[in-house]
Amino acid sequence: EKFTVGHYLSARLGQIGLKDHLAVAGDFNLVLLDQLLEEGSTRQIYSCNELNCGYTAEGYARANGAAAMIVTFNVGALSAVNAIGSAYAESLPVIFISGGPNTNDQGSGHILHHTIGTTNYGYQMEMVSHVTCAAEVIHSAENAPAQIDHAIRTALRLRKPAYIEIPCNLAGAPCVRPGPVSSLLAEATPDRVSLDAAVKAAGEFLSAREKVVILVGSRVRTLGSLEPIVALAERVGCAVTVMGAAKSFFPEDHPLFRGVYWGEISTMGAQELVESADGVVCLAPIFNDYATVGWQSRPKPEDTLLADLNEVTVDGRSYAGFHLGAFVSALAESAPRRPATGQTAKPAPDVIPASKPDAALTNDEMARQINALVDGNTTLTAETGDSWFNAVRMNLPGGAKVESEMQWGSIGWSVPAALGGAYAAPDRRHVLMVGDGSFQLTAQEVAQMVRYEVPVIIFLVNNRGYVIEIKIHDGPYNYIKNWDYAGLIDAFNAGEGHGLGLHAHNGAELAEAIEKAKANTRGPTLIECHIGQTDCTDMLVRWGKKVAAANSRPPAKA
Ligand SMILES: Cc1ncc(Cn2nnc(CCOP(=O)(O)OP(=O)(O)O)c2C)c(N)n1
Repeated sequence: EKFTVGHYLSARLGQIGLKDHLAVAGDFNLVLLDQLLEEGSTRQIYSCNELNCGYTAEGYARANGAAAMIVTFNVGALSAVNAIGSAYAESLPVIFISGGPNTNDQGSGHILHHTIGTTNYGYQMEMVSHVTCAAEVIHSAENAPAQIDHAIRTALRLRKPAYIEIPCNLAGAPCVRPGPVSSLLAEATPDRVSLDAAVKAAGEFLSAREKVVILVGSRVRTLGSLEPIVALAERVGCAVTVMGAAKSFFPEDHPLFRGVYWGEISTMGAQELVESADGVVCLAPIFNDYATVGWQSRPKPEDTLLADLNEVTVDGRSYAGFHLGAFVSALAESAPRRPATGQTAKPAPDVIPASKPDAALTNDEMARQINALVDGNTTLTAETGDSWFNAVRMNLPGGAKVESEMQWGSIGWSVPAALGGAYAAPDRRHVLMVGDGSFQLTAQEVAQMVRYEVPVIIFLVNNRGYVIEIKIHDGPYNYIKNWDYAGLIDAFNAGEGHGLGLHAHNGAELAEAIEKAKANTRGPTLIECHIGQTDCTDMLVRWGKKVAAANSRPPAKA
């Protein structure tokens, strides 16, 4: 039977390992959606809006390695760009697909609906080219395979989103069938000369240092597995710390784990360890203003080996032409042993004491009970806000995963992202920690959790406002209209769903709500945690002051 451009795309998405793709319908993409349904390699899942569709794809890519989403031209795609920015910033290969105008209209002088009313429709591709690593507008069925393959291959290799625009009258056009997927999946072959030189230089760096520490950064996510990092750590035998954005990117039950390094809000003594080391092996970090606590804290460059995604810089020389994974694996084979010289035994992590069950619920009690819920099969999604710090200070069992978005930090991301992670990894427990402020941006995606019966356990932190912003810089703009967040679930159930909405005003109610959430396997459970507006982590208070100071630096003297 007829094989089409849309079938080609659909087959490729299945070949690269997607089980699902996300979509919001629009008249520029309906025929394309039909092709994906007909070819059937992946399940078609719908979102309430295109921003949430993009965030869902971003979350899916975290759990599955890659994701794909399909939206309509302009009115759909331009909403999704924020989420594609997140995928770019967080190094996630989301295949961002948009339906496009009929090929007969481009150049015809026709004005089309859903556009800004000009006769050149090329501006969407130009806009998204800034937040993607490849952007292809399909102009003919003959050239479609090469363009689709190029976009997907580039996204997978660079771990960045890529864009494909398919005109509405080409989606169903006859097309050749795809060849083996290996041409899309293969890593570029590493430049052995550079790789060997980098590994040799790294060995010399390590041999010459007395106190070595590994600092794991957030872009090690692109390795797809923690194994290479654990192997390197065990070979060298030194202490391992992680950055806040890399929480859970090294098993915390490992004997070499020594906490989160985040300047003065570090945990387990990691600040002293990193800042007194004379050799810090940094793995794909992002030393942005938030990570360095307002430019206060980062390892001294002269004592740093910086291993980034496609480049290693050590002892004043840079090496390129190989991916981080190749370097870490090669170094794990040959690195000299540098045991944790003079480093104390693994300190006992801080533990939050339990509140009295009938005492008014506190942030600490909430964090304590959530920590107890997180097991080795749990993915905890932590939204921008005090939820970051509640997640960072948790003590994680091996196998637990934390997903955060500390580079892009677009509030609302976490609700669809947690859902995306749950679509991709249905055999894991999915827990979401989100503040009331962020939740108001993407709340309706909880309805899709009801629709698809996805049992995400949502801790809605109702502290009556934008507390992270209040701690950075307060003003009337940080206060919001309160909602009955738990009550929303009845609206989303509409008499047939299995969502559950519960309130928790004290530790006993929270414990009871968590038991009910664990038992609710056919829908989301939203637990509205009522805590005081000034009740937040000490980490946020200290960090917020320093970040505010950095934001208010006067302009440099001309
Ligand atoms: C899309 C987007 N718009 C605005 C911001 C700035 N922002 N960052 N955090 C916030 C408030 C977060 O408030 P909540 O979610 O309630 O979190 P907490 O109260 O800190 O637990 C804002 C308004 C942002 N980070 N992303």
